[in-house]
Amino acid sequence: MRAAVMGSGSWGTAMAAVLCDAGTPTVLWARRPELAARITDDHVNPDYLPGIDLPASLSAVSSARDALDGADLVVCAVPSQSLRANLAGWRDQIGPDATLLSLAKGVESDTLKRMTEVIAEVTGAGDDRVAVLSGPNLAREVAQRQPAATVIACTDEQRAQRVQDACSTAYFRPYTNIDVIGCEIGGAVKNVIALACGMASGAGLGENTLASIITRGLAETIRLGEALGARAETFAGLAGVGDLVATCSSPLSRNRSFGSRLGEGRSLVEAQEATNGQVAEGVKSCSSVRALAAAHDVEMPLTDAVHRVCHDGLGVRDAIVALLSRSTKPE
Ligand SMILES: NC(=O)C1=CN([C@@H]2O[C@H](COP(=O)(O)OP(=O)(O)OC[C@H]3O[C@@H](n4cnc5c(N)ncnc54)[C@H](O)[C@@H]3O)[C@@H](O)[C@H]2O)C=CC1
Ligand SMILES: O=C(CO)COP(=O)(O)O
Repeated sequence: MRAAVMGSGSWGTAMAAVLCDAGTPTVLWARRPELAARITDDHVNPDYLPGIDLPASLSAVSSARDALDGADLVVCAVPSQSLRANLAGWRDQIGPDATLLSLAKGVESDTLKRMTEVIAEVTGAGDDRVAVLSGPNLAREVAQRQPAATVIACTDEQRAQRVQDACSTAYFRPYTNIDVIGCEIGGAVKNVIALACGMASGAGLGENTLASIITRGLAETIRLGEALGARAETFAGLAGVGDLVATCSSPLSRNRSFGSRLGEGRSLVEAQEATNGQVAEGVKSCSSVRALAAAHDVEMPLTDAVHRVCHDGLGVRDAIVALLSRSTKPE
């Protein structure tokens, strides 16, 4: 199998390194020629993974056509809200039986579609060719070759197994699953819950509050997932609670850090400026997840609170008061 990883932010670069370490010939696509040159010539990505040595076998190009030429596995590693526009430019160069693997964790703003739905719609690929990879995978730790597991979900289990083979290494252990919806909803909603954890932590609150947010965040994630046709068991796995715990607990998480800045009292603009060009997907997905939940009559109070803090000017302290003054109910 030959892989093209389309997007050289932190996760695209880290996954390209995993594929190389797994023995899969891999080309990384970077928008900027100067970044492609640094990756190919010096085996570093100083913008997104500073201080990390990339495999010598990894090369990068700035022409999408060159990257996609002959690729059996096309890894979509650009942020969620830009995936549709990027794919429209790539679609004619993607082979008729290539597997399309989504790394993005978000829900599209205007359409409320999951990333595999966007991929299938734009490329015309059947569901059996479209997969998602999701799990507790903070890019920097994976790029440092720290042990981690993940899930590759595809309705075609054999195709998921081929992707699993292409990215299994001594430190990276992918499991397969056929629950694409559950894996994607787990990945998208945990970013929103990580924002909530960051807000609480930035406001000086402790571990009881964080554990309560994580647990109730999981409950609302499962409610939405099941309403969309996901299996509840998926949320007990790596793409559910695994990713939720990693992201909500780690200072490496961009979503948690973003929320923490808001909790400290900084404005949305100030929090955005501090990201150094990195994406905190939950800031946009809190609104699309909230709208998706409303469309399916699912209650998601934490997601609603995060949306109101990010986009309606609600203060973090007021959001906490509003959450705790909701009517009591059984767990
Ligand atoms: N970084 C991580 O630890 C993980 C990230 N993800 C997901 O991977 C996806 C990609 O994020 P990262 O690699 O982390 O990105 P990043 O935040 O490290 O960097 C952003 C990347 O997106 C590119 N970009 C921005 N706008 C673009 C556009 N319109 N078209 C093409 N490229 C554009 C930038 O050039 C840069 O390469 C996100 O959905 C994220 O949630 C998933 C698992 C782990
Ligand atoms: O998805 C991630 C870890 O699995 C990365 O989370 P952040 O985007 O919040 O850094």
